[in-house]
Amino acid sequence: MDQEIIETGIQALGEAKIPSPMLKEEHGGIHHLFVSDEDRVMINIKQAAIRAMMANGISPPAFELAGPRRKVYFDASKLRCAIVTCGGLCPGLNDIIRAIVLELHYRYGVKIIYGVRHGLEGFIPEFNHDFLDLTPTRVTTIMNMGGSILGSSRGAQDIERVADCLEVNNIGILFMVGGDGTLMAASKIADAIAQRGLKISVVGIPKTIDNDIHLISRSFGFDTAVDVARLAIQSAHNEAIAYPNGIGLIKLMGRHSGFIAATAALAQQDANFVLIPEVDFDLDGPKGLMAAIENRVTSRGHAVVVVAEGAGQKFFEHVDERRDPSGNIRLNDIGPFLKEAIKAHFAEKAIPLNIKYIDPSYMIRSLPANANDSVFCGFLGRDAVHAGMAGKTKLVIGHWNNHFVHLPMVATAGRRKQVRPSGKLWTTVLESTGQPSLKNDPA
Ligand SMILES: Nc1ncnc2c1ncn2[C@@H]1O[C@H](COP(=O)(O)OP(=O)(O)O)[C@@H](O)[C@H]1O
Ligand SMILES: O=P(O)(O)OC[C@H]1O[C@](O)(COP(=O)(O)O)[C@@H](O)[C@@H]1O
Repeated sequence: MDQEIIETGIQALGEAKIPSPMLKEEHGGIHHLFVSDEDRVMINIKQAAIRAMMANGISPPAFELAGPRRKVYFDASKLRCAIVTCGGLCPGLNDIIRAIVLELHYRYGVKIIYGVRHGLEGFIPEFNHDFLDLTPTRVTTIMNMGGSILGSSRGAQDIERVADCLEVNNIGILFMVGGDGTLMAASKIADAIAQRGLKISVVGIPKTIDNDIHLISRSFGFDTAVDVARLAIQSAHNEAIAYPNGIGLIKLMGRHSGFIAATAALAQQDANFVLIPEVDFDLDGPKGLMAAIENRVTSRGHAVVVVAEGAGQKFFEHVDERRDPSGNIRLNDIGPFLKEAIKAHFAEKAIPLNIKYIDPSYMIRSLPANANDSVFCGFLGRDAVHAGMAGKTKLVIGHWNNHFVHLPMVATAGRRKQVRPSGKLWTTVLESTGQPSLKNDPA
């Protein structure tokens, strides 16, 4: 059986600006995946748009449901698989590794599974990160640990050398767990493999603690992050109310999207000010943040301020153009900046102040997953195995409209979701940042 290649592009359909369906026919030289009507999951678009499409004989957009397939492409007795985790840590990485290993081993009988250590570095011999043999015994308790047992890394690696490594080690399925950058790399690896005519499946599992991957309605680790961020808000509030003119200031992760800050503030409604990258604000002037905080503290005796790391970057005189090894912009640290600005404002007005600053960012992302995320990761890992064993490639397992689905890798990478401040949080979807490039293309 020929390996099926999933490919599609983004195209505007009607008003809805949504991804094209995975077409049944050959189109533009690309072989599209056959999707039966029963396997389709409608995506959330206006009913009117659906009706208009159907009236014009166009199938509404749909994604293929994830899950086991009737035909298994690979011979499990000869198959070697590899798993890699890249980018920032996120609660649930170990649950996913565990689910992949156990599903491959017990459900399909795959006995050779390699853990690639420290992200893409693990494919490059000079780094000397030997593969880890992933057996059921090795992974059985890892869900109790935070981080990733495989480690991670940032930084560009030569895609052809990654493909060399896969070829030399006779890998049949590569599972890549990572964010936007990893999915870009995964897509390039899949292309390099296709150019060499190799039959290697590349299956992505989207990771972002910020919950901002395009077309992914929920990403693993986010629920845990919100749980713990909520505790930080609780503590900040307790500190703030304990002292006269108390302010609790909490910085949370959220480079370009403020979902963690916004959701935690909804969960723990002690936050009086929530600053996220999506909403511009000023410090000074009658409508500025300082006047608002002063008003709140003098009238109510305390205030709680939550700030996402990407908020208020305009306040830094010298915009930091430095980038991390993966090409992500290094943000200026808004937390201590705000703390000092608030202190200076209250000092100038000779108003007494007790400010406590809490930054739980790295503590949150390196924790084990909570119960909800563990369940979620189990599904992601098992569905990734089903997709890989069916010979599917260049796809990611996503969660959309309450279903686990297959999404083309190219559709998810390169754009991101943001909070729509004027809308309800959970109906807010698919807002691109409008920035042409959020990161350098290291390749
Ligand atoms: N455009 C790209 N092409 C190839 N590799 C990339 C690209 N962007 C990022 N990568 C690689 O993917 C890995 C993870 O990327 P990074 O941005 O650090 O984390 P994340 O995947 O969480 O976004 C890094 O090794 C990085 O070099
Ligand atoms: O200090 P690091 O490792 O560069 O990570 C900081 C970044 O990592 C994150 O937690 C996740 O980033 P990625 O999705 O790029 O891995 C961001 O919220 C944060 O800005």
